[in-house]
Amino acid sequence: MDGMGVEEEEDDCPELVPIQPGHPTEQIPVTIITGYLGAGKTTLLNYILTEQHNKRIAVILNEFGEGSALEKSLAVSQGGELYEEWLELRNGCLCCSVKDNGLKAIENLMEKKGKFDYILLETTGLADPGAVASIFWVDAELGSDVYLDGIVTVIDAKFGLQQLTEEKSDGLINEAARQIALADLTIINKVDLVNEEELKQVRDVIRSINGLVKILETQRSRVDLSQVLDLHSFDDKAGVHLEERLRLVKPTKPHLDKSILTVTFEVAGDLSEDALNVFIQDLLWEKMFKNKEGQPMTVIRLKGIVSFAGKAHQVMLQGVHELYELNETPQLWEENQRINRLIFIGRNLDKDVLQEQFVSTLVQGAERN
Ligand SMILES: Nc1nc2c(ncn2[C@@H]2O[C@H](COP(=O)(O)OP(=O)(O)OP(=O)(O)O)[C@@H](O)[C@H]2O)c(=O)[nH]1
Repeated sequence: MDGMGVEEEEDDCPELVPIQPGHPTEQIPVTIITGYLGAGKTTLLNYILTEQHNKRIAVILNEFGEGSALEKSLAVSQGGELYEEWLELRNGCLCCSVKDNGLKAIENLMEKKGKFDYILLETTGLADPGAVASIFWVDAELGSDVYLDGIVTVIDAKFGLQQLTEEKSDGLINEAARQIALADLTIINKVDLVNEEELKQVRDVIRSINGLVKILETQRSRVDLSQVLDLHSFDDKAGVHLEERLRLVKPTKPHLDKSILTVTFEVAGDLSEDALNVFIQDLLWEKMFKNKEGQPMTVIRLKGIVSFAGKAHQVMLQGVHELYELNETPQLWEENQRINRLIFIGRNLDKDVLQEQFVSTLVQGAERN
C-alpha cells in the first residue's frame, strides 16, 4: 500500500492543523472501501483527500498491505492505541490511518462530531467486508451515530481476472469474488494497463458474480464522488427505487463451476412475516437448502422487496452473510400488484430449489395462520 503521499509531495501537501471538538450532528453515512491487494484503494482515498470537492469527509486509511502480518501482530500485542491522530486537511477532509479494522477509529472520530459529514473506511485487501458491514447492524451504540451507506469494491483491471478466478483449496470462497458479491458499486481501476477486450473480460466476470452491482471504470482511481457516495444501499431511501432496480436484475451464469453467482425470482401475493423469517433462517442460519448436486447453498448477499399481509407499505429485505433485516419502506403498494422479489448472491445457488422452498415455506405459513 502507498503511504498517504501527502508528506512526500510538496505541491499536494495539505496544511495540517489540530482538530477542535465539533458539535454533535445526526447519523453519519459510512462507505466501506474494499478491494484486493494493490487494486487502488489507497489511491482512491488519497485522491479524495487532496481533491477540492466541498465535502467534509473523514477518511480512515488502513495501514496494512501485502506482507504486513508481522507488523500487525506487533501492534496488537503492544496493546497500545491502534490509530494515529486525526488530521484536518486543507480541503476540509479529516484523515487518520489505522492498524485494525477501523471501528475503534470511528468511535474516536465521533468525539469530533460536527467536523465532518461522511466517513470512508478502507479495509485491508484480504478482509471480508461483510464482517465489517455487519458490525454497523449489531453494534447499537455505533449504529446510533453512523449508518452503512454502501460497500465499494476496487478491482485491478490487469490482475483482477486472475485474482477472481483463482480456485481456493479446501473449497474456501475466493476473497476477491466475495468482495464483489458484497459490493454495491465496483470500480475497475488501472484501465490504462489493459486493452478493450481484457477490460470486457473483467466486466463480464464481475457481472457473472453480481447481477445487481454498478460498475465504474477508472484510471488512478479518479472517480466522480457523486457516483460513490450516498448510494443508500441499505436504507429506506434506496427502498423507494429498489423494487424497480430489482426488477431489472438478470440471473447470472457462473464463470467457474464453484463460483459465486446471482439468482433472482418473483412470487406474487402476500406473505406472513413469521413464514418469511423461517425461510430466511433455514437458508442463512441452518444452511438447510442444497443444490441438485447435494451441496449446501451459501448466501453472501441477499436483497429483496416483499409484501406482508395487511401492510400497506413495501418491505425491504437486506442480508449480509448470516445477518438480515426487514424494514418497511415509504413506498406504498397502492394499486400495484403485490409481489415478492428476491435476489440472492452466493455459492452453489439453485434458483429452482430456492423458489420451491420459498413457496412451500409460505404455503405452510399460510396454513398455520
Ligand atoms: N498503472 C496504474 N497504476 C495504478 C493505478 N492506480 C493505482 N496504481 C498503482 O498501483 C499500486 C497500488 O495502489 P494502492 O492504491 O496502494 O492499492 P491498495 O488497494 O491500497 O493496495 P493494498 O493496500 O496493498 O491492498 C500503486 O503503486 C499505485 O500507484 C492506475 O490506474 N494505473
